[in-house]
Amino acid sequence: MAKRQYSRAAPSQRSRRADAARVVAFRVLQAVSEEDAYANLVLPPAIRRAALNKRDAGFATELTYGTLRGTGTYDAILSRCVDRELSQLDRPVLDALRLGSHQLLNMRVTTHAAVNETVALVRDQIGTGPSGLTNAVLRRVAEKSWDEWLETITSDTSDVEALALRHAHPAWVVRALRQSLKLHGRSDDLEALLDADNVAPQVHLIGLPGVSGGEANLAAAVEAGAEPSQLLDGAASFSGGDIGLLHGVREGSLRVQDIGSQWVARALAQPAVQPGERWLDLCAGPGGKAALLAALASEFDVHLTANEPAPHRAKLVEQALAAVDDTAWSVRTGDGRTISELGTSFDRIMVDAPCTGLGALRRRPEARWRRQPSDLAELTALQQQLLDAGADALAPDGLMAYVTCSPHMAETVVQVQDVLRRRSDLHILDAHQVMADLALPGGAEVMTARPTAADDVAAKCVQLWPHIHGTDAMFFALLQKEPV
Ligand SMILES: C[S@@+](CC[C@H](N)C(=O)[O-])C[C@H]1O[C@@H](n2cnc3c(N)ncnc32)[C@H](O)[C@@H]1O
Repeated sequence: MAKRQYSRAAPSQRSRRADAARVVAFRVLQAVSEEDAYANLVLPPAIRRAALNKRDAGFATELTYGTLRGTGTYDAILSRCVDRELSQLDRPVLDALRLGSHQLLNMRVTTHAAVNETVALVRDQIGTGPSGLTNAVLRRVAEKSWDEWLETITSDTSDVEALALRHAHPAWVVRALRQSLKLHGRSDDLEALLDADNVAPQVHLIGLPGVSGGEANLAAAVEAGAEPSQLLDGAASFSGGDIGLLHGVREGSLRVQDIGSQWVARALAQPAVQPGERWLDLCAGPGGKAALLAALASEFDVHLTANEPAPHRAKLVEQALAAVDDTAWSVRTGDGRTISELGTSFDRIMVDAPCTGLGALRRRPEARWRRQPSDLAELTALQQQLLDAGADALAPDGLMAYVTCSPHMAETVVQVQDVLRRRSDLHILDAHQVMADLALPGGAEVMTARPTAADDVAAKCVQLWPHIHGTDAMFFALLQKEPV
């Protein structure tokens, strides 16, 4: 709808300045809703520009991420407190109401402060016009506690919709997660997974193997408080503050990378590597897995081609690989579906395909509301084409990893079942075994002590979960080409 013009507040009404942390959160919400921005990219510079101290930065972060995560549930509550459709409200006003609701219902902010500060924010950032409405609506929101509101809004919904509202996920995502958990023998885990999606992930580190400073910088990070991983060698979790201050992060020998991501990249590079092999990362941008693969390629004396179609992301791949000896890798900027143009066959191929990202909801608080089930048709078609292009480029006996940062069945097990049906030249290996073989004892145990999957193909695929492994919900299947 057309934007309404509000008069800026009269001087007497503007005497109370909006609180700086709330202004930062509000502006980030605006960027997300009006410019499709990613909160995790725009929030840190917004905090720096506003020169917030550590406490206010933490407050702004919780305000922003909590409000974005809870959007669907806050809207269900607000729709009972506003006398018109929420879609008829101006976006900035709706964003401010969500921000106020989050403070009222899920933060340790008094009712008085939550209402008054939000009204001051609206006056300061939008104008006096909607401040009365903001005040009236937030007072209605404040009439019930979070639990009471959940009772109210779930009283006449289905079980799935009730879970969706309680855990702030869209219902279609809850259904997809439930289906995938069931397939992997974890039907009882749904609420634990939904809860885990609402907690900020720990930062995971990797010291690039064989790269000058990689191991030493990881050891120094551990000295500085990072926790060595119980799952995987060369990895640690860090919750001690500014990552950029750790030695090695700037030059790239120490990198931030989810342990799930590290694990699947190492698993492709694990079984019996021969010097002189050719490796391919078909969908490499921005280069997280490619950096590890390139480091391993350099150690094993093999060559990695990192392919990425988006030129700006191909640049990011080059930057990510810069710490590794550049005779071990090269970057191709092109569509993965045309990889056969190179006329080369590859011994190991990583197909880390574009996907819905439903496995990384912890990282991108707004993503769950932005994604639509209709996105699946285009993504699954592309995943299928990339798998076929990878299979065509695979050398006899070669290994192909199919990875997604999504546990959605249509993007994972179904893709693997379909490619195995389409192609008689591929068979599937037991990915759990491969991941267990390279893991630390803790990792080997979680790989071997898995529940029984509902299907033969699913049983051989690894599905990682935030609530179990502390990683993104990454999917990994390992396919091998028949010998000639
Ligand atoms: C899930 S991300 C890969 C993440 C990456 N492997 C990492 O670890 O940092 C998928 C990538 O595939 C790229 N992509 C999109 N369409 C593609 C295509 N037709 N061929 C190859 N890659 C494609 C996207 O630009 C994106 O960079």
